[in-house]
Amino acid sequence: MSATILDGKATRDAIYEDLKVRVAALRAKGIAPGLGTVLIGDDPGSAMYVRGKHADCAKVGITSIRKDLPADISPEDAEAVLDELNADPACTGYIVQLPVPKHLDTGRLLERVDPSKDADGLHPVNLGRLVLMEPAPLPCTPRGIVELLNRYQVPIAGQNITVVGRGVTVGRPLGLLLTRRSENATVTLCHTGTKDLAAEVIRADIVVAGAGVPHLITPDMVKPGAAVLDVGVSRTESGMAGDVHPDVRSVAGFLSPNPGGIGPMTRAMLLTNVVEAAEAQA
Ligand SMILES: Nc1nc2c(c(=O)[nH]1)N[C@@H](CN(C=O)c1ccc(C(=O)N[C@@H](CCC(=O)O)C(=O)O)cc1)CN2
Repeated sequence: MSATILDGKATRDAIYEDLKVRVAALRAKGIAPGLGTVLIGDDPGSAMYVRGKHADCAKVGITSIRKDLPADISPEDAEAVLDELNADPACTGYIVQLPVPKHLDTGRLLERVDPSKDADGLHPVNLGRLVLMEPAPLPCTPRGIVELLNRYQVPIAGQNITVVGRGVTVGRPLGLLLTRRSENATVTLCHTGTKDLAAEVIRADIVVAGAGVPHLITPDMVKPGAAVLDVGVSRTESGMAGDVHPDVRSVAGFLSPNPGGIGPMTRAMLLTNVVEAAEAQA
């Protein structure tokens, strides 16, 4: 058996076709969606992700606003740039690219973003709304995971889902998203303190691996036919590696690869958040 591939690139392309039409309709009404990015420092990976976000904006007709700031910027100067974006009517949504340099306090920066312009859904107010199951922009990777499963008609409701990793951009909000009434899954959130990871993974109908540990999920850990989503990425001596061992493909029923799975969906959900926020103004 070989798993059906959950193709994030093809799904992203289909989403962009839909977004193009929605952006054109907004522009016809005089509303121009604009995505701002704040990139602090010169991490090549982060710079590549930001370039990708702006290339995607061009594809669907969203205006791009870039703020590239030096690695040694003071917290006050960085916050002043966020204030500028909060006040700029051309910027309908924006993100602070993570991680930020160590001398800056990530939580403090995210709190400075106007919650109504929070394209990443990472402001504490919007995360609080997710806890309360109220409407809010959703964090892009968790939203992309649910969207990809839905588009391939992988059932979520009533399923046992094991999420590996408790980070603020993926694991924690994903657990909240999947346990809303509309998704209705039973979630086990695993982390470095989990006693027996293999036991938690083998009983899962869906496994989401986002720990950043190369090839952490091996074929013997996966229930035959389960859906496995590889969200982790690590730099190794032999190149980039995901959290899922390549041989899992022969056991899983569905596999979202890395690259080509959740990464492109993350970008697509960011643009979807921007368009939805602009539509809410219309
Ligand atoms: N403010 C945020 N920072 C970060 C987030 C986030 O959602 N918001 N997530 C990651 C980085 N990220 C987006 O910012 C991201 C990572 C990977 C990809 C992607 O498409 N990866 C490709 C592989 C790389 C390529 O070929 O371009 C893939 O998986 O196929 C997109 C976005 C941390 N920071």
